[in-house]
Amino acid sequence: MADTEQSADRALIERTIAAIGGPDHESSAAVARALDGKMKPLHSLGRLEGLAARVASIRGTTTPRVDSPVVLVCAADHGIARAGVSAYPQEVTGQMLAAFAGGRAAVAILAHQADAQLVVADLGVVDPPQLHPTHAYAPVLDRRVRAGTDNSAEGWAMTRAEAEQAVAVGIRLAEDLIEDGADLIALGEMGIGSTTTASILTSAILDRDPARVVGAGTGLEGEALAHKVETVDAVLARHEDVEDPWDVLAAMGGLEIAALAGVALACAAHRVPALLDGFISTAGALVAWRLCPAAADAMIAAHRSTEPGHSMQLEEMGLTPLLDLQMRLGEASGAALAIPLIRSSLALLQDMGDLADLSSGSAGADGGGASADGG
Ligand SMILES: Cc1cc2ncn([C@H]3O[C@H](COP(=O)(O)O)[C@@H](O)[C@H]3O)c2cc1C
Ligand SMILES: O=C(O)c1cccnc1
Repeated sequence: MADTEQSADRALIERTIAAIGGPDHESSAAVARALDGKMKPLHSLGRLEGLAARVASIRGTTTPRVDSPVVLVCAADHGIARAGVSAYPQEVTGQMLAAFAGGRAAVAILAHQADAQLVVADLGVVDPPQLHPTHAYAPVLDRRVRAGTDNSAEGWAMTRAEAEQAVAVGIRLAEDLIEDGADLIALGEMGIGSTTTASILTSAILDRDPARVVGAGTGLEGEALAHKVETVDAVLARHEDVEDPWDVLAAMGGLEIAALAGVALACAAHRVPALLDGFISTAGALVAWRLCPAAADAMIAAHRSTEPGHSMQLEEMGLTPLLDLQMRLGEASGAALAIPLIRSSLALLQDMGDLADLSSGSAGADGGGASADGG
């Protein structure tokens, strides 16, 4: 990579981090007060109330809307997959890209249900698929940094310049979507072996025992699961001197996880909610949080994955997931499911009548009822 490109990536990353402001407490407090005045017992809408206030705080307005949510799936392969840490072979990564583009993958179905646009970005899939005109459900953007990472058990997964490049790609992806009108971005991923990479990063960043972080991923049990824990242990031992967060990302990370860190940073900088999915997309969010803790203020945790490390990531960043459906798929499947909940919370804020209307008898008389387009 040319030096000028590398310095452009660095400048973009620095500019993005510098633009991250804090939460808008005034808007969230105003929304909480407005919800207190609605025709319901105080706080009876439970966490939906805090959800609407959170979106207001992120967007910096008392009238937030989610009209154009985008589900962004970043995909790449992992060198660590060669250590035999997944129940499925690496070819599946590329095959799933075709399934996203063809609209048949779980996240395509769920994004459609949520009226959200699905966008896929290839950060470095080893066997990218041949796409045909039937693969028209979602675009697959070529943002390849390299063909998969190297095996982090044997050396660095990628160079530091490549890690920065992948983060910059994520920032640019998010900025393009936001410029086109995206008002919420759901972070998703695809890449065989990625729960191992996410476990390594989570153990390293949070200084946790891999035995407590590692989970079944696509379905490992018994000796295969024990081998996965040993592999994570070995990678951490090999890179035990690596401390700088950028070096941690480069030595042990994944290309799609790095890109998702960039997406989370750009969302925070542009005051757009970053809707987190499971363990892997939250590993990207964790990298963003490690680089700039305030980035977490723009995050919403959609669901709790059954991967044990996911709860550790969320707890550390102060996030409580909206859903717990015992899911462990990734792709942004859990995030897509939470989009209608977020929209519902904003529709209640926008369209619900006030308690005061009840006693005055004006409820429903002046257009205060549900509007056709929701909110
Ligand atoms: C058919 C199929 C579809 C998927 N969609 C998401 N993942 C999920 O599984 C992978 C991580 O699990 P591990 O670390 O055990 O390989 C990622 O690609 C993740 O997105 C899938 C996995 C498979 C097999
Ligand atoms: O929580 C996730 O993101 C996850 C868990 C298992 C496999 N793939 C993804």
